[in-house]
Amino acid sequence: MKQIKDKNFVPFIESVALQARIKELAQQVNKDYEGKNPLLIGVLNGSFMFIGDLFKSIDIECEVTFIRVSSYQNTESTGQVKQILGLKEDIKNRHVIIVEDIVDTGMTMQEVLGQLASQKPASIKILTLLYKPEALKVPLKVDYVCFEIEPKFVVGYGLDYDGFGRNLDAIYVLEEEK
Ligand SMILES: O=P(O)(O)OC[C@H]1O[C@H](OP(=O)(O)OP(=O)(O)O)[C@H](O)[C@@H]1O
Ligand SMILES: Nc1nc2[nH]cnc2c(=O)[nH]1
Repeated sequence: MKQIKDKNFVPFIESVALQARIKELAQQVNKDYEGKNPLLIGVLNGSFMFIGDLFKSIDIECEVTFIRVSSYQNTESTGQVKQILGLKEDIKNRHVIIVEDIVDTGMTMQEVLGQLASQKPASIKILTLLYKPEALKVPLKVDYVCFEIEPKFVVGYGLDYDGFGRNLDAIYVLEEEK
């Protein structure tokens, strides 16, 4: 069990399982994007650890960059999705893969997808570590998913509770909700 601030979290997805599934997904990207020089766009902060491991297992020609957009405080959505910050690359005619740690309500991805699509990339897909299909509040196609999970609050491996817990090497879930 891990205590983070006022809450207790219990093991949910262990590190070995995470790493094995990430390698599988990387193989899929290698296959689907061979010769296409995709641009992986990681959404900070949560995706930093995931994209690091994913990127190491992608062995085709590819590039990586990061954007920032924040919509969450505490354990529930504030409903405010901000602007994309930090994208310096020209994505016109590029094959773009947006890399997220989690798709929950889908509002962040809907916003990011819309803003990036308006820059006319050759293709644009969403790749996420975790996906809560039952929590989705907007229509969204999530193209690559490592793990579909129930709509419970999780931390670790980049995901935080109020800023903490990102450094855990596995995914933990709120104890009360297990
Ligand atoms: O599908 P949604 O309901 O929009 O939620 C998903 C978003 O919430 C988290 O980001 P957060 O705003 O917590 O920022 P962080 O990555 O810096 O922790 C996560 O990294 C996603 O970007
Ligand atoms: N840490 C964390 N951030 C989220 N953002 C959207 N859903 C979640 C979640 O379950 N955990």
